[in-house]
Amino acid sequence: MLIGVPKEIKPNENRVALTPAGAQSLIQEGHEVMIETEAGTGSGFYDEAYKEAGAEIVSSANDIYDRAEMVMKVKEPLPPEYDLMKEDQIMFTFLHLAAEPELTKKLVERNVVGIAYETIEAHDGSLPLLTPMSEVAGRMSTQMGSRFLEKTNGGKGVLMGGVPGTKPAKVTVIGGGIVGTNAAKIALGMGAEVTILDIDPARLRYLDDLYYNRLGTLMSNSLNIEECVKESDLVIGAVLVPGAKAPKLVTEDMIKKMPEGSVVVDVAIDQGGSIETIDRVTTHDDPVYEKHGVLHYAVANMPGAVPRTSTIALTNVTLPYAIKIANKGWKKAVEEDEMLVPGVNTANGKLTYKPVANSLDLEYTPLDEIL
Ligand SMILES: NC(=O)C1=CN([C@@H]2O[C@H](COP(=O)(O)OP(=O)(O)OC[C@H]3O[C@@H](n4cnc5c(N)ncnc54)[C@H](O)[C@@H]3O)[C@@H](O)[C@H]2O)C=CC1
Ligand SMILES: CC(=O)C(=O)O
Ligand SMILES: [Mg+2]
Repeated sequence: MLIGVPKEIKPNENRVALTPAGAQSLIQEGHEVMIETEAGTGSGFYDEAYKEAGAEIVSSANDIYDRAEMVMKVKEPLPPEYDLMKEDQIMFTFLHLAAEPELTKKLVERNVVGIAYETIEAHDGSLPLLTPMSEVAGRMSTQMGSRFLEKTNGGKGVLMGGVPGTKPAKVTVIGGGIVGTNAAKIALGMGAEVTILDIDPARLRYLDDLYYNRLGTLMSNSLNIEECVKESDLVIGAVLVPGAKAPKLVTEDMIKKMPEGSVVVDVAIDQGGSIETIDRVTTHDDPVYEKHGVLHYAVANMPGAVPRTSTIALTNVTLPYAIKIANKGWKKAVEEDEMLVPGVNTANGKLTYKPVANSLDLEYTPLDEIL
């Protein structure tokens, strides 16, 4: 199969869909790989490295979309890319179609096979191609929180771990899934006093097993959230209700009770946000704003700030699926691997992923009707 990787065009997006090692693995399987020139530069992977791996460097995205049977990307296609996509071409990327009615229409109209990283799902409900990006965002959320707690960045001037004779920072993490666990891990490593809240007792039990005596665990309810938030230097929002908008768990009243210079980082912003006073998505260029004396961080593509790590972590999990799809063709790959079934969002001019059809109020066609 001929696989093409265009350069990402979203502002500040420096990730690329394949590392040179990933390209080489596909080539060793007997496939051809085309990379748009400088697609990997932002992640520290230069054209020369792809050439050495056996890939062809092409000068424009048009070449990629004209010729590739499968296009691999990081972010969803943007309007300038819509009309480049071809009939029966496979788009293998993050799609986030529930938030993208226009793109959904285009994929269907143009008979594109849209396979979304974020909806490939394991039997236990986990999302293995989303997980590493949640790990990155979770770890970064603590780094960002500690950065903005510094006085020169507008915060109250608290060191996460403190020093002997002083109190460490208090950190509250709401949601103990992938993002929350990684946020807590880094905060504990920095010496902060950390409490994590979740509605799932099994998850709290698991976290207690991991970090007994070092991590506070609490059932998530509004009373516990209020008590934690008003005493915290840093609050991290890390909840997910799959397929739905995030619940607003931290109210404006709670934010008003936080001391001046405290920081909130809402990682769940890509699902609408879990903090009531977050009224806008922020960007890596201008990541925080102040409300009621509290700094609010709400960047929706946090992994884009550490493209070197994120590109490698993403390729680690996407590559086995890319190889499977390239070796067998998408239909046979899906027939032989159930985890790929929910990954197929569009095919043969139909919308084949029910949660997206429901959220956009569009017609749904079960995938087995077109296989
Ligand atoms: N801003 C960014 O750049 C990024 C954002 N994310 C987002 O971060 C969010 C969390 O993702 P993951 O950790 O991977 O999800 P996950 O499914 O691993 O964890 C979510 C946790 O939230 C808990 N939860 C649900 N309702 C709750 C409530 N009312 N109170 C407390 N906990 C509750 C669940 O029990 C679960 O343990 C998602 O919205 C995801 O899309 C992920 C990666 C990057
Ligand atoms: C998950 C996602 O959309 C991202 O990593 O940008
Ligand atoms: Mg205040």
